[in-house]
Amino acid sequence: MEERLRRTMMFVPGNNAGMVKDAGIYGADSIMFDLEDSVSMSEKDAARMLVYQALQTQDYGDAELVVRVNGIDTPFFKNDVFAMVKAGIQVVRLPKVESAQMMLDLVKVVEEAENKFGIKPGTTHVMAAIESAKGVLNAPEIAASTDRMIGLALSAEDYTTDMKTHRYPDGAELEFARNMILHAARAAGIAAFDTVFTNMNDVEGFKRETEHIHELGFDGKSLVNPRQIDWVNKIYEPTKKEIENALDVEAAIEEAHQKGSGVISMNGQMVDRPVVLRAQRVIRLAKASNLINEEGEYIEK
Ligand SMILES: CC(C)(COP(=O)(O)OP(=O)(O)OC[C@H]1O[C@@H](n2cnc3c(N)ncnc32)[C@H](O)[C@@H]1OP(=O)(O)O)[C@@H](O)C(=O)NCCC(=O)NCCSC(=O)C[C@@](O)(CC(=O)O)C(=O)O
Ligand SMILES: [Mg+2]
Repeated sequence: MEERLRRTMMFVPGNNAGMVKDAGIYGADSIMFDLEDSVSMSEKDAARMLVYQALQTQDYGDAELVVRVNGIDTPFFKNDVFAMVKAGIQVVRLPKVESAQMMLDLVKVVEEAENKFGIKPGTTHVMAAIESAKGVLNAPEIAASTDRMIGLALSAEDYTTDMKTHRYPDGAELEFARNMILHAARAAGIAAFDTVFTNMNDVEGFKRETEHIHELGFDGKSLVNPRQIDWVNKIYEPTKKEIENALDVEAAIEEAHQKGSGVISMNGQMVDRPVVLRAQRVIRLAKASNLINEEGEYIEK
């Protein structure tokens, strides 16, 4: 199955009816309805009901639908998971994950809910938000905890609090966590999401951070505002040279396969599996940015 692009995963406060209703119009790859920290204690039940209704009635197009449920140690957790699974959510994001056992506990409740509502077992995927030192150190086990896992996310607001620091413009305080999460995710074959950037006035800071995590190899970022979507997509957009090279690689490997080989030389450069996988990702990103037409050619913008 073709890997899903997840450049942008936008938080939508679950108690904000307007935002929940319109969340699909901005073009986020994944929409993440939030029942946790953007919702006050007194609004938890109302938010759950609002998101449940929206999932039944709104058309969110091709976006992946994710919900951040309340933590496993809260009185809201089980009701959140049951309601969201019943509504057909694609991914449950568990916050403040510190161990593989927490993911297994989540999966148990997801299984119960799938059974109860007649949903095919295994349909609902899960992901973990890593928000503490303990979570970072256990990231490899968390990433490999269940077949339902689609990704790990760094949650830098809670993480920096746990580390007795705060966010700095150069991001040095996040480097260890970013690298652990990224390696844990890659080793388990799942996605890695960088953290939210909450200063809406610092556009340059947001772009600098996104360029950095793009270079590191993150699939994308958690976002708090629709304005951030295009900025991320632009940074993840491959260049003309990268796209043309990827199309050449695709054609070259096709020719090699027809000759019964898995490797070929293209302009003096060896083209083998890793080169092909990178080219395929460039082509997926280019298609998502409308830079390749139906005939598979680069479109000049
Ligand atoms: C930041 C701000 C208040 C700015 O408001 P503003 O009013 O200035 O926004 P404007 O740009 O003017 O809005 C223009 C139009 O877009 C609409 N619109 C805006 N935002 C939208 C959105 N998110 N979804 C859909 N629609 C949206 C809006 O309704 C308007 O629509 P319209 O009136 O029709 O034109 C607003 O964005 C917002 O509330 N964001 C979500 C905050 C949130 O969810 N926080 C929790 C997650 S973090 C966390 O918990 C930490 C973490 O746990 C993270 C981790 O785990 O990763 C950790 O530890 O790190
Ligand atoms: Mg948090």
